[in-house]
Amino acid sequence: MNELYPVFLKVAQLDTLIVGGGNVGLEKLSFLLKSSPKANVTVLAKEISDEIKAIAAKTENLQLIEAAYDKTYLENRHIVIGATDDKEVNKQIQQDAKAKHLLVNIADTPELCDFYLGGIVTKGNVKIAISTNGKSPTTAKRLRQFLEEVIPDDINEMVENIHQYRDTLKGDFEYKVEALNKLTKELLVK
Ligand SMILES: C[C@@]1(CC(=O)O)c2cc3[nH]c(cc4nc(cc5[nH]c(cc(n2)[C@H]1CCC(=O)O)[C@@](C)(CC(=O)O)[C@@H]5CCC(=O)O)C(CC(=O)O)=C4CCC(=O)O)c(CCC(=O)O)c3CC(=O)O
Ligand SMILES: NC(=O)C1=CN([C@@H]2O[C@H](COP(=O)(O)OP(=O)(O)OC[C@H]3O[C@@H](n4cnc5c(N)ncnc54)[C@H](O)[C@@H]3O)[C@@H](O)[C@H]2O)C=CC1
Repeated sequence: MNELYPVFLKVAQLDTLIVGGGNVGLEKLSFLLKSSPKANVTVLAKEISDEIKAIAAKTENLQLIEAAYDKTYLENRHIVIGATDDKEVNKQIQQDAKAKHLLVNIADTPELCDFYLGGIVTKGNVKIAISTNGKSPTTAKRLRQFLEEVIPDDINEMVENIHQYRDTLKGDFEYKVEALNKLTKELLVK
């Protein structure tokens, strides 16, 4: 059984530090910014790749620090992602983050993670996060691609319409719940 609890973070109002500016750092950064373009992110690495520098040049909310990891860089962060190619450094990041009660993900090292990054499907306001409990990221990716195909693009229109209808409903909470359930009942029948 997958016992992970999914949440949807407002990363624009949190401070995220990614340590490591190579391939894996780039992958984590790209997925984060793809889903949340305004995410407040700092990349810290001894050497930062040209690809990440190019993203930083057009992303105001992305800061770069070209330096070796030190725990002082954990000050004022909420979330830390470790993605260096040095296992000892990654372990140190995890220990320092735990000592400060920060949420930490060490890329590709499930046993050192407080949370996993998931596959993400976005259709307007609708967002679905996918996890295989860390067992098969490739399956998470394939499921993401499958759901992107089969979920209709106009699902967002439906969400917007129901949102507008919800705003017109007068009455107490119970009445609204009933009206919205009645309206959407048929959606599952097919
Ligand atoms: C536990 C987790 C921790 C974390 O990193 O958060 C983790 C761990 C590991 N990843 C590994 C490798 C790969 N990761 C991907 C891809 C993704 N990995 C992602 C998440 C997660 N990866 C978390 C679990 C998520 C869950 O619960 O399912 C996704 C969903 C999101 C994201 O990265 O943002 C993103 C797809 C996004 C998309 O496309 O939608 C591919 C596929 C590819 O790139 O084509 C490969 C190569 C093929 C393979 O190995 O499967 C390895 C082996 C490393 C080695 O061999 O050394 C480990 C370590 C291990 O499994 O032990
Ligand atoms: N590239 C890939 O697709 C995969 C990589 N991995 C593993 O993930 C890890 C990272 O891989 P890559 O990103 O490809 O490596 P990379 O060599 O492209 O990047 C490593 C980054 O870590 C930084 N770094 C190293 N020591 C540091 C320190 N003390 N302080 C700050 N920054 C430091 C480097 O400056 C660089 O930016 C490796 O352990 C690799 O084995 C695992 C699966 C796939």
